[in-house]
Amino acid sequence: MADDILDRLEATIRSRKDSPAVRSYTASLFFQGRHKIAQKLGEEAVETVIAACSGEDKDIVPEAADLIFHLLILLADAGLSLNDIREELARREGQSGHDEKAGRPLSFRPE
Ligand SMILES: N=c1c2ncn([C@@H]3O[C@H](COP(=O)(O)OP(=O)(O)OP(=O)(O)O)[C@@H](O)[C@H]3O)c2ncn1[C@@H]1O[C@H](COP(=O)(O)O)[C@@H](O)[C@H]1O
Repeated sequence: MADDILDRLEATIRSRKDSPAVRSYTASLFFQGRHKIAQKLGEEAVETVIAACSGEDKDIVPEAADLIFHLLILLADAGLSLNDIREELARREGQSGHDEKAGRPLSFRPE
């Protein structure tokens, strides 16, 4: 079993995708499809923003956990994984996030 909770959660989410259980929230989202998953992710993002702007800082934690949980579901639905995100972040590592020439934040998206 993986040591890291994100790795374990990703494995649980994948297992729900591969063999849906009747009483699984995760499986119900896979069943409802990409648009529902994306909608839930958007809702959790908004709830995180609201917590960040109007609550106590500690209130961000449960909302951020919901957000990451739903992001992992979206990644799994797309056949992607945390490792894909790790690789992308590693590719960006050490680069400045600021575009000196343009005088604005740099886009890290590949050309
Ligand atoms: N980490 C989570 C987790 N975080 C949030 N949630 C669920 O995500 C939903 C968040 O949606 P909302 O806040 O909008 O609440 P809601 O109104 O009940 O949701 P909707 O009816 O509107 O869809 C809630 O139903 C939470 O219970 C989670 N459900 C499951 N997990 C993990 O996933 C595992 C597998 O869960 P199942 O798929 O249910 O077996 C669990 O053991 C946990 O480790």
